[in-house]
Amino acid sequence: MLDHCSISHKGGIVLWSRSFTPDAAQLASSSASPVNSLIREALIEGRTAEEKYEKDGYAVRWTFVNDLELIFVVAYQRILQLTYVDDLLSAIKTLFIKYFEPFIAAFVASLHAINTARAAAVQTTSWDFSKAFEGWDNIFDKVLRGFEEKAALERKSRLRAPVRPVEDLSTPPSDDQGTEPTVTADTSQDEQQIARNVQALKNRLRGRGGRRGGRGGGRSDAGSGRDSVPHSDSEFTPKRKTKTKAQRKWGDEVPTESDMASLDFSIDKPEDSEVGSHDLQSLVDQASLGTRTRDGMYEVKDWEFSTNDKDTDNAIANVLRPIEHKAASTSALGSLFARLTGSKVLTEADLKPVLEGMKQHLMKKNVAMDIAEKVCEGVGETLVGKKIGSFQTVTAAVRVALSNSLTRILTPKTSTDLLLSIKNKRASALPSGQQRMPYSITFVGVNGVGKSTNLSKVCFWLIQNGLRVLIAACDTFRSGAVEQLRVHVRNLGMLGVNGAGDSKGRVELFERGYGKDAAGIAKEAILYAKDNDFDVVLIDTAGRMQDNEPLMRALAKLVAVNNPDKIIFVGEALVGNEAVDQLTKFDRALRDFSSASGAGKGRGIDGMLVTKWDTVDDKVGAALSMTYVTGQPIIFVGCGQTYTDLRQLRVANVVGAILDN
Ligand SMILES: Nc1nc2c(ncn2[C@@H]2O[C@H](COP(=O)(O)OP(=O)(O)OP(=O)(O)O)[C@@H](O)[C@H]2O)c(=O)[nH]1
Repeated sequence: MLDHCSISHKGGIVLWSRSFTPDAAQLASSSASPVNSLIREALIEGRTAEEKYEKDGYAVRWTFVNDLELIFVVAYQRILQLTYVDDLLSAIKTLFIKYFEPFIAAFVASLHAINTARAAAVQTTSWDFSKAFEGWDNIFDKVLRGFEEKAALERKSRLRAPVRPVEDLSTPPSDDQGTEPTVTADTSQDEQQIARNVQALKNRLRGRGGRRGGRGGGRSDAGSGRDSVPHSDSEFTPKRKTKTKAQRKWGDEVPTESDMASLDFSIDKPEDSEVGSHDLQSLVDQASLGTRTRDGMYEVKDWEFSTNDKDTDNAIANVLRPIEHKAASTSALGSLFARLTGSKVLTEADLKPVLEGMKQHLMKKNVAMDIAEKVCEGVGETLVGKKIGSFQTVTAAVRVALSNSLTRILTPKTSTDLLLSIKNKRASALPSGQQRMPYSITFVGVNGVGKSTNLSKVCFWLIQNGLRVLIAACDTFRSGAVEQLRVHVRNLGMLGVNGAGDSKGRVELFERGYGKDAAGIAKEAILYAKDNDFDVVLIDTAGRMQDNEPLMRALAKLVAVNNPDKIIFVGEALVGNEAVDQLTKFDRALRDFSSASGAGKGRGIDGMLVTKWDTVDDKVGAALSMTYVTGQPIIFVGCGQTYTDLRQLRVANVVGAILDN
């Protein structure tokens, strides 16, 4: 039996919780609660690498939904050894997101948008969780009951089952034989299916290679969808569309029989067990495939901003017009005079309300508050004292200045052409007999932002450009991290270059297991790559919080020892103010600690890869915040969960999206 279950925002706000025993209820509200201890010790202080924790006779398990910044936690008495807890967590996570995603997304967005100091007030005053999650108690009960009943049945049948001799354990029990296919038959069928999938994919890749040249291309049915359900870290699985999902209303509509039947986890459903089946074709989104240039290079697509009203000038005017109108009406005589005299000099008073509206607009687009303020201040400074023509409005003048300012901030100051940098390094002359050094790229960032996934997308792109890539598994901390990369390397090896042949010799994993020194593994990997003529080494590092000094020092050591050619910070597009904090602290810690380690001048972040871009629509302000604080370019954005879901940013497209209403 469970003692406690809760769903919280990662900032600590509890959205829903339930205690099942009076003791647990009392404990949950006290500071000695295992849940509170968990959050304090395991999550904030980062003491455990796994998603489980034990304290005071309680076991606590949890799982995250990073996109929505949620954490699902269950606590139970350790002695009970509940076998269904992981499945239960996974089920309630899936269902909670399914039914309440729009509400949670709005809630999280508002937390980001609101001044931190006021967030606490919002928590208690503006959000009525009990109303928002009406019906959830019912669903939860049903799911929990289902798991408990299933576990009880399994227990009973285990007790009834005759004990088989040890030598029989490798074969299924006799009552299974004859009706169920044997393990061997299953495996060979899987292999045949995978082989068919690979072949079909190669054919499609090949066909597409011949037709390439244009950017557009209709989305094929197979690749058209994305899924909102959180994905397991170890499977790179197909996606379906999320955007049009409407929030389920439980207030006036109770769950139907079929709703409840679908929540009954005590019955095994064949379709559930098939969800994780591996379909290689779905690892590459046909509509997202890059284009081949005439000299055979494979380019990732540009991210394109689509809106019904593509005229961004009009769009920003729509945002600002009401504010300007209000300002103008207070000094109607003055502006009339200005019109009559044919010109007007802009004053701070003219600009103030327009700039305030602009700041709010930028924050709505997920630009961090400080950055929005600074950008607006800068725009104001360029305009105060400037004359505007008789027919130009303050809004129009601000619009032009803002657009120029955003373009200036977003325009890369250093090259973003990775392929050229790799080529240059690999082409440099060496004394005969010496092996060339590979080009090395280190991916850093906080936990769960998508480092491994997007590293694999970059790997796919490099392989498609004919390069040999070694992936160094330097996350020696999170359990499953190495296996996750193994799956990616296996997939990438099967996908082939431009549909012709497989990529086996083109990608390899360099792994040394867990608990070892990441800096040393990276070093060994680079030497291995050098000896075996790999062009590029992609170094995956463990996620870490920006304030965790020991872990930041370890990362700086990896940088100092290996001096990678590029250090790419991987950050989520979803985070507003948080992105700035993460990036500033990673950059500073790397500079400070890598120079302190005696290996010469400190190295900072060289560029950013912004992930989960597909989840923010036009709220692309994180790109602005990140370039503003580092002055470094966004090298790629990750926009989904297939290997082709990588895009490059055109400055004009980002400016357009930010200005769009
Ligand atoms: N929608 C979307 N999801 C993504 C994207 N990139 C990664 N993800 C998902 O984000 C989750 C975390 O990705 P990982 O690659 O495991 O993240 P990580 O940073 O390596 O995680 P740690 O090793 O725990 O630090 C997975 O479910 C990915 O499928 C993206 O561009 N869009």
